[in-house]
Amino acid sequence: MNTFIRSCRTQLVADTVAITFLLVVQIVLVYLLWMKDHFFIPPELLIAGFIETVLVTLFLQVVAVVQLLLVTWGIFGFCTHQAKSKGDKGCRVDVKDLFFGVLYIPFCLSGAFLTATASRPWSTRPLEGGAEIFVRTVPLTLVVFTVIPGVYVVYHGSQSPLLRYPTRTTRSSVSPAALGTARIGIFVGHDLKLVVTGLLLLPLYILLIMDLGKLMTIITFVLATLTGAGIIILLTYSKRTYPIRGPGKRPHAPSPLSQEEKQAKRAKAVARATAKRLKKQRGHIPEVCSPEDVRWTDIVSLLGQDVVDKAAEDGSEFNSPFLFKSEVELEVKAISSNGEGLAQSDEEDSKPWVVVVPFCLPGERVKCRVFKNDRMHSLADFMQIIRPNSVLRDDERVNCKYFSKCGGCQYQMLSYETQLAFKRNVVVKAYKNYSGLPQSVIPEIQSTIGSPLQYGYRTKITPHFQAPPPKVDRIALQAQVESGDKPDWLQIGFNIQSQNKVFDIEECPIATPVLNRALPEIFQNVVKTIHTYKKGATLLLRESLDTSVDPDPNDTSKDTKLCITNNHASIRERVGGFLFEYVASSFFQNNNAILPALTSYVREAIASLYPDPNDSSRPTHLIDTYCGSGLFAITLSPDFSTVAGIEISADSILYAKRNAKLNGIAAEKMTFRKGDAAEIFKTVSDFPPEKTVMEELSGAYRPPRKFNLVQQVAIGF
Ligand SMILES: C[S@@+](CC[C@H](N)C(=O)[O-])C[C@H]1O[C@@H](n2cnc3c(N)ncnc32)[C@H](O)[C@@H]1O
Repeated sequence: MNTFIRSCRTQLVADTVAITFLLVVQIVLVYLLWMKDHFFIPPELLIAGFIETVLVTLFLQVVAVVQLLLVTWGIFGFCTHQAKSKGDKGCRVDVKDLFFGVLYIPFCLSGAFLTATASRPWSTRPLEGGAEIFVRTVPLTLVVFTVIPGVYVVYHGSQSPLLRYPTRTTRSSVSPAALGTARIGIFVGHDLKLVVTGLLLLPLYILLIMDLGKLMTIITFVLATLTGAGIIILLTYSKRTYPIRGPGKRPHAPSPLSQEEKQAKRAKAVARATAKRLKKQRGHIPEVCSPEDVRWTDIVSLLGQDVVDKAAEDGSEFNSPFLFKSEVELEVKAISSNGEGLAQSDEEDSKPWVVVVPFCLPGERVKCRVFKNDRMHSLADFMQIIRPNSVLRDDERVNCKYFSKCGGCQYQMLSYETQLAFKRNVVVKAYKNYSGLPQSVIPEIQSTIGSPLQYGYRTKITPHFQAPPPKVDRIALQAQVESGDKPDWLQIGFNIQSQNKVFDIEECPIATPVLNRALPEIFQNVVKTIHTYKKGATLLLRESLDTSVDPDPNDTSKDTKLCITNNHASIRERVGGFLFEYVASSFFQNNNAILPALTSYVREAIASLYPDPNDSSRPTHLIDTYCGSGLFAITLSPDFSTVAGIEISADSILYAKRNAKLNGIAAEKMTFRKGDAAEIFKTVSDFPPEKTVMEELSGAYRPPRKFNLVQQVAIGF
């Protein structure tokens, strides 16, 4: 038997003594009570009273437990915060212990209540001598309820005594000296709780015996509450006093067999704990290249890989120094590729931790409210700029009344040049972090080419709205909305930044004027039919040339722009001298204004590699991977004799073929092949590698060395 187990047994004995003490006190008191003047209570009355008391006590208990648990968590949160702010890992409270500690208090309260009223205000049914019998049976009930959790605590303590010790490491390295301290902690935190609870019952019994009335009840109530709170605080802090460190001593060598068993058990436990930890961590590992992954990469760059590795090693990577909903002032150190500020505390001894705050810039001091804690970082809502970066920020530039509420735009306070510089940096980081290429072969990322339009350019927007709340009467709603009256709860617009909650919009300054003009009528239709929706929905608004007019790539005179809302409709757009059609729900670049510049840039970038038109090594073949409806394949086609587009979506392939035809490109010159772009060699094995250029605009594919690499472009769209 090692020191630790012996200690646990001692603990068990201590628990039993404490419980017995309680029981004895209670039994003596019940006996005194009975002895007072009623030696005999008819059994049926005793049973009826007992049952009713149990029910009432249970009810009161549920109410009180809920209230007290709320208080408990408040105190627990406070203690944890205090501990953390002192650089601790935070207190560890055994929730079950705490629960039973708290559970005693409502018993006292309910008993005091019953005693004080002695009149069953909750019942109109008279019970012969009922009030008296309540008073007499309360202690019995209390005894029963004290024994049950008491036995549980003892059983719990004996079955899983290790639970008392904070972590696996500390358990396996318990030194006798440390155990001594721990025992004090356990006594203070656990046994004392039982003893205090027993003492706490005393006023109740005095009240029963002496019939002191309501004043005493109030005193009991206050006493019980204060003592309860005291117990909780004691519990919380006493657990923090477990200072167990250092190598453990095992005085008695165990037999080889039990040693083997123990090793197997330990290995199993370690495997279980590792699996659990990995599962937890996996839940926090974002999908590669997702916005969360991009953010995490930026966080690691800011903190340093060594700091992140160290936190993972010592298991503190999820120990946030910030409480949920806490409001903090921080210094913004960098901006992530997603456009959010990465802020840190400027306190000297602060834990290495990043807080992600939208709508702020490097060099600013910002106030924010933490709403989620994650691995080595927290997410926060923007509240206020305390100290602006006056070089970069000019709020006069903001052209949208929803900016800093809407999740759509992040950079409107910046000059357009700075926005383009930030975007360039996104491409630089994307190459560095995701290309897998050595730095030496990564091309120089050029300046971002700006869009001709900075507002009014988006040809697609997707506002949302929620369905009527369940409590809304649909018939009354129909009458209301058919007259065009919009219910208060109905919001049609975009999501509030980092929330799954929609806010109303009247306009979207980055959308084209055609879409903005169409918004009121579309929203009005939603209002009028909202009673028919079972779920919320997303609207699609897409700008298109009028498709009822015959398409002609060379004649723009009949071009009329419309707003299309049908997901299955064909959309038509003009890009330079080419026409493109695609299905409304599929992908197409959302900034039509920049497409001539974008496609010309790629075309010129390829041409510039071979300035001599007679250069025999000039490529003749082009592959447009991830080609969608053929934007690049078609716009670059004049420079090549053979072009192939590779695309995984059969619908897009259909439209790409149709677009080639629409623009008068011969089927022999241009083919579209359905396939996975990663399998590119299978798909285009007929293309001569040395004469082939591959264009790729999706960010998901690394160009193989076998093909010439088109200089990558970073374009502001
Ligand atoms: C961002 S869009 C670009 C489309 C086109 N290059 C343009 O700029 O209009 C990406 C396209 O890649 C396609 N795609 C996604 N995964 C693919 C894969 N593994 N192989 C081929 N195409 C894929 C999608 O269906 C989509 O049409």
